[in-house]
Amino acid sequence: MITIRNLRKSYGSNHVLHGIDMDVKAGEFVVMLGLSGAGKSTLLRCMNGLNQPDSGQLQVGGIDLMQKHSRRELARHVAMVFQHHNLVQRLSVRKNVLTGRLGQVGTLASVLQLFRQSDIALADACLQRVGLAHKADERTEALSGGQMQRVGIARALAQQPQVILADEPVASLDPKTARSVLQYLREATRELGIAVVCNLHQVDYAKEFGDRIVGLSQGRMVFDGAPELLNEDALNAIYSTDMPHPPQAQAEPGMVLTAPGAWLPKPMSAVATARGLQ
Ligand SMILES: Nc1ncnc2c1ncn2[C@@H]1O[C@H](COP(=O)(O)OP(=O)(O)OP(=O)(O)O)[C@@H](O)[C@H]1O
Repeated sequence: MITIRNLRKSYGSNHVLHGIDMDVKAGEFVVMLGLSGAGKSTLLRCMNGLNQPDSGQLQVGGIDLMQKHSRRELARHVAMVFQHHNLVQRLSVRKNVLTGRLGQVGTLASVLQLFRQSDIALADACLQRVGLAHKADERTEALSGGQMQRVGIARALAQQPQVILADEPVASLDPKTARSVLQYLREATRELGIAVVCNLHQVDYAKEFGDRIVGLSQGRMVFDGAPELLNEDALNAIYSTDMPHPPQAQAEPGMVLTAPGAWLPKPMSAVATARGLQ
């Protein structure tokens, strides 16, 4: 679903991504961790077509983002869940979810917001998935923050995407609500076989909800493995504020990352995840 090779991105002289390699499969829930400024949002924005990488390879949902592509085409494959959900407060909950269909209907229907009965049924099914079918006709502004974020997830699901990218989707929620939102996101994407990359700042949630954790530090991947492999050394590597990491060797499938830049053949006993710290 997502293939990234040697991806680099700078803002002027600020080199933010230093050659990222990553693959994400259908149905996989990948949590990305890292200090503020590590490059997580930049990487997500590259995957969403909002940032143009400088070099490397980047394919998301079958679209080659290094080549010219239309936003409309991308919206058919990739959906985004935002920290502040970006809902239209005065619209009903259902209408907000239906905006997820705008990329799939014709231009005129999109301008006039004319939706087919099948789109309305899909929006209601997506609301059902996040436990909010009973709120479909309510004005969005009447919902709680957690409910709004679940509407944001329903809107993303209504796009019927192959990939969902979530940038700190629970940053402004209390722990109980945050867990429930992540639970809904994980269940829905698992059942529908959607690949998810989710930026989080909470290590606990990453371990609880991630199928796999990717750690970025200063624009380099310093950890890629199963949640149970995220030990103290790994956390130190991810959250280190030391001098820049040395250039890394490229990762190969079946290798484990034992320290920043050190990929070794994976022992047979290793947890059956592609890569991880031992
Ligand atoms: N549009 C931009 N223009 C210039 N520099 C940018 C832009 N967006 C991000 N940066 C810089 O890129 C670096 C990485 O930022 P990014 O937002 O990707 O980090 P992050 O890991 O997502 O941080 P956070 O967890 O705080 O969101 C920072 O040095 C930031 O200042």
